[in-house]
Amino acid sequence: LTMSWGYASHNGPDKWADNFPVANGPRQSPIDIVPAQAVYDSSLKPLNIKYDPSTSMDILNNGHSFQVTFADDTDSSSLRDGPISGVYRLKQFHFHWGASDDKGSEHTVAGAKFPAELHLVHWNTKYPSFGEAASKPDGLAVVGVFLKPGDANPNLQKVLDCFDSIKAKGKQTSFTGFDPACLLPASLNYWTYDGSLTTPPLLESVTWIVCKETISVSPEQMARFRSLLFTPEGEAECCMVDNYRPPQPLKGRAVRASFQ
Ligand SMILES: NS(=O)(=O)c1ccc(NC(=S)OCCc2ccsc2)cc1
Ligand SMILES: [Zn+2]
Repeated sequence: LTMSWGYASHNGPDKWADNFPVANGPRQSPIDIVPAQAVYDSSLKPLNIKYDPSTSMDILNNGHSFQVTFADDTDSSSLRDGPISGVYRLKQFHFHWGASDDKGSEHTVAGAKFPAELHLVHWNTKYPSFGEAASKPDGLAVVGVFLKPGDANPNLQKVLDCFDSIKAKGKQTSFTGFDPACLLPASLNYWTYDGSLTTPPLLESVTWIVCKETISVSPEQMARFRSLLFTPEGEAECCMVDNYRPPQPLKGRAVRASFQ
């Protein structure tokens, strides 16, 4: 059996290049965003995000994170404008987080780490499917939002409340009527750059859109994230924590800001 990738020392980010050589490619993600070096681009449009709660379908522990999956057979939940052209459909959102509040985000801001990071994954409808889009340089757009320790986030709580049904790898339960727009910060000012998936297959097809403003998460809510398991039922339990890839070399890429 081929060894499956993960976040442990034997199969984690430092080993991914063995099976996925693009790990050392020219446009890998995440990166450290240095605000002072980001270039304000007045031609960048505001993000145009329209999500339809009726497209949310289910929530799954996939052994790397948990994800909420959306029906993407119509444009009813999609992303337009910002740095992209055309219509990108929402496929899923998921998170990355740490074992403690001093780490967990994938992108960092002038070296600062956040306890967690939300990713809303969209694919370009000029291609027939996510799978097709995932191999194209303009195929995907991921909106990233940092979670900052503070007050409990009531919108996040709706997601955390179903964790008892998806504790182990492979567990899934229906999750309908959820509007992920409620997880976005008030301001949609963003940084943007050309990057990749941050997990294998690490495809270099992502236009990254990272929000400057954070959303809040309480210590109790972070504890709920850390109660999930990497492992399936019946195996020795391994807490799902530190499921983040560290920042990768910028290799000359420009990071643009939608704000001054
Ligand atoms: N962390 S991330 O947002 O960069 C991110 C997003 C999606 C994925 N992968 C997904 S949704 O894979 C679905 C299966 C697939 C099909 C073609 S390539 C992968 C991996 C990482
Ligand atoms: Zn992610």
